[in-house]
Amino acid sequence: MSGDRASPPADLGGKAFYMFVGNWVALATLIPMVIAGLMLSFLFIDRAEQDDMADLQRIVGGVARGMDAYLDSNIVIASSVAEAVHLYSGPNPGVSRSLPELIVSQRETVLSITITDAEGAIISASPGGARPASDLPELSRQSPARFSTLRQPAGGDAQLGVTVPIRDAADVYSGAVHLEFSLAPLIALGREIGGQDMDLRLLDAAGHEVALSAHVATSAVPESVLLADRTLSNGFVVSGRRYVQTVELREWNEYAVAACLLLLASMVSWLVAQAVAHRVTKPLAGLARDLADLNLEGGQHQLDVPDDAPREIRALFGEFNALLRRLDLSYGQLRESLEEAKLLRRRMEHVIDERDAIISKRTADLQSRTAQLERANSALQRVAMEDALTGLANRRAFDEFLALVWRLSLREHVPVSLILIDIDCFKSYNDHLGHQAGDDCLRQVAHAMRSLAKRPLDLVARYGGEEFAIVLGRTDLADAADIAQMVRRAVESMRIDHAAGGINGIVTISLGVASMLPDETAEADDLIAMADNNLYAAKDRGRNRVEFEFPTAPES
Ligand SMILES: Nc1nc2c(ncn2[C@@H]2O[C@H](COP(=O)(O)OP(=O)(O)OP(=O)(O)O)[C@@H](O)[C@H]2O)c(=O)[nH]1
Repeated sequence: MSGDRASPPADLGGKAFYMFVGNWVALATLIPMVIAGLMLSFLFIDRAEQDDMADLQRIVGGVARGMDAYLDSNIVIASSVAEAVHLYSGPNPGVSRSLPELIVSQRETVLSITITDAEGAIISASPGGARPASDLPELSRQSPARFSTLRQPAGGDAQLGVTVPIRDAADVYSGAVHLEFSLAPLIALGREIGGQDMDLRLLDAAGHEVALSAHVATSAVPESVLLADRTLSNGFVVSGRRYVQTVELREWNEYAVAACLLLLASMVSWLVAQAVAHRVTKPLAGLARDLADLNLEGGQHQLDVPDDAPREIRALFGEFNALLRRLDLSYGQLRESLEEAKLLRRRMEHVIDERDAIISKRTADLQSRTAQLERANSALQRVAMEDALTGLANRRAFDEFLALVWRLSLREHVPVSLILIDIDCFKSYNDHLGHQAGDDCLRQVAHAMRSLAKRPLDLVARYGGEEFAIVLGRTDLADAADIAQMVRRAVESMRIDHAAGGINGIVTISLGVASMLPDETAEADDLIAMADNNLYAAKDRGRNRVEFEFPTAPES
């Protein structure tokens, strides 16, 4: 293992990785915060609506109770006047005339009082409050009291009228008391209680509006209206309306507050992200550095686990340390294996050197033996193909050479010639001079012949006993006859003594020559037979001569 150190990966522990972790953590914290904020705001808005409605109902209920009491108090006043009229109509009729003025002057909310008889004629009325009898409501004899909505004075406060019957001692209807009272106190109370975003209305039993404490209805366009009604015991209805401008953010400063809160949440999430990213990336960067600086040749390895790192990072360090221990173990085994391999290699090289020496020696031996064998083989071949006595080709070599030249001549369409030679009267030579001398004679004749036939396709052979043969490839009959004559003269010119019976007292030879143009119908044996016939002809015709026969032209 080399000691090369890799540079730590740029992405791990680098600024980009830090930003990557930070951004994602920031996003992961900001999104839940925004969602939680939205959910809370919806919750609060819903709660605010519920609170507004509860307030409205409470206020409407309170006003209704006040209105009930106020209406009852006016009925009581009117009933008291009717009682007084009934009591004093006989002994002191002046009471009926002075009572309306007295009560109006005493009660601020009572605007006027009118007393009528059983026919509806006015008996008395408070100053300025008397109304024509046609304006007063009809009152049945059974009705204890009746409220009436009277014509509103222009620009004046809203007001109501209540009519109470007057009964005599026999409980007979004898007239009525009409009392008109102002609703201004209640309107002021409604405005005070309802505040700026609420108005309260008083409706009669037919649903007609009697009074209104309006603040907002005419000035702003509400986005939503909350309604609450309460019916009074005498048929009137108190109706409250609450105007809600928006259900969410209503003022620009609320937007600013929301923006600030969002900014604050972003900053908090950014800070959290930075802290998390720092906690995650710092130990990772350290891990990357430690791994890059790691030198496996150094033996035991152990990464320092940062104490302040998150549990997962410490677990990662632990896994790396376990991996390093396994790596160290494997590396040690690898080193041992490498040493063993080196040792083995040295042994192998030694063995190989020894084997190479043996092989070289054996190769040299083999080459030497091969050379010996080749030499022996060529000697054997020579023995197999040579005649031991004369050194010429033997009969076997003659047969193979003639067959070869025959095939060649057949393919090339060239003639092949053969000369058969026999030493004349050699029996008597042997008989008189001995067999050894005969062998010498044979060697001399062979030598004379060998020197005359040396072309590549020429072969001089000992044909058998004292007979010789000369094969002449690519040679026609005329040239073969000339060569035969030269051979004959060469033997003759050696003048080997043969006084016992040779021709002219010397050794001579007889030669038979034949030549053929090989074709599919002829064989080499035909050539031999033809040469043999001519040899016998030379013997018959006196020896020491050459015989050959030109082929006669076919008769036409
Ligand atoms: N010294 C010796 N003599 C041989 C050898 N081979 C054959 N001869 C002898 O050669 C003689 C051949 O004689 P023949 O064939 O009878 O005839 P010739 O006496 O030569 O008479 P023509 O051929 O008719 O002239 C024999 O006596 C053989 O013994 C040999 O290798 N060495």
